[in-house]
Amino acid sequence: MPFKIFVDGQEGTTGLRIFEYLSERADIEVLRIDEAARKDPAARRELINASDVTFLCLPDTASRESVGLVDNDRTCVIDASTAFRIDPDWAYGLPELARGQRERVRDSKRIAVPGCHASALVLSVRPLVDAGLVAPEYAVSAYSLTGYSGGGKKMIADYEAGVIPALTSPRPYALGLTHKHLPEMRHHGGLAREPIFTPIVGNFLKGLSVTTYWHPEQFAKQATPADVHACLTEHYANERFVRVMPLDDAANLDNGFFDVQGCNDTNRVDLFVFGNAERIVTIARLDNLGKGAAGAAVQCMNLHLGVDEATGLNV
Ligand SMILES: NC(=O)C1=CN([C@@H]2O[C@H](COP(=O)(O)OP(=O)(O)OC[C@H]3O[C@@H](n4cnc5c(N)ncnc54)[C@H](OP(=O)(O)O)[C@@H]3O)[C@@H](O)[C@H]2O)C=CC1
Ligand SMILES: CC(=O)N[C@@H](CCC(=O)OP(=O)(O)O)C(=O)O
Repeated sequence: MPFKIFVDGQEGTTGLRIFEYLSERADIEVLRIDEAARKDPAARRELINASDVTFLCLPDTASRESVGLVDNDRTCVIDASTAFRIDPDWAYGLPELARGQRERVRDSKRIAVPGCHASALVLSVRPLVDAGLVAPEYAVSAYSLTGYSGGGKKMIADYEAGVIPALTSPRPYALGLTHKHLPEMRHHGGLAREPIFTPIVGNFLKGLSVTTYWHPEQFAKQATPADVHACLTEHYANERFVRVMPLDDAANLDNGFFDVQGCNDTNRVDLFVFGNAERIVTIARLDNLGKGAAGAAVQCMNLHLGVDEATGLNV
């Protein structure tokens, strides 16, 4: 018997991508909602409760509404929105995060898929905090370069219309320094305070990298770029979806330039460490629609259903 899966928000950017992943799988039966009824709570309630797993690919308010429609204790809900990412009753859908996280995701019926920027930052920071190299009080600063698909249907339409001149160059945003991913960055990064974080959206569809700045003299214990690199390498040694690249990986640069799109169409995160005795940066690269959203959601579903975590995903 195939697993029954419902995608609430099937017409959106994340929903469509999840649909693509699932439609090629023989072990999955996708429950489809009638186009005209896709925002109707009664129709959604029926399909949510008929499913083994429901993905919510909706704005936060609609996600909360959908969770309220679950009236059985069998359906697992995997939510792509920001609504539940630091809720203690939900598992944060990043199995690679820390010891025990994979089991938490596997065993939970409520899984919150991390934000794309947050996945990249948290995967860069958390092992350093857990290893005691960075104190929780460390003042983390980071920026993200992201493709425009992260902004959903409206932003995609604006960029692809090609009529707004300002969209041809990179645009920093969230300059109120209260980006919606800060709470999960703090909470799951193991940090005492929220980072200073400024994303920049560029004129390309997908691909994301978060660069985090480190001052070695502010570490909890003395450490070089090689120590940071060794810490990340050890933490992710058995992870299929996280690659720690060679220290100061010039071979992966094009004449010194970094490729933000290098993980596109995969569910992979590539982690880089560059630096010297005075200054270090880590860079985490992913596909914001892959490991940053739909790929991560499918990985969590696989884990929860007890099938191979990488089923249907490109490493
Ligand atoms: N894009 C990305 O890279 C990522 C997005 N996310 C999160 O995933 C969620 C979806 O984002 P994204 O796919 O980008 O957004 P989109 O705007 O592309 O899609 C959202 C979809 O939800 C539908 N919708 C809105 N309200 C309701 C409702 N009440 N009932 C049913 N459907 C509804 C919309 O309908 P309509 O088509 O009529 O507008 C649209 O199809 C958001 O919470 C976002 O934060 C998470 C990680 C990354
Ligand atoms: C370019 C762009 O606007 N990106 C979105 C992030 C998309 C994402 O992963 O975050 P959510 O899952 O929290 O929506 C932003 O920075 O708000």
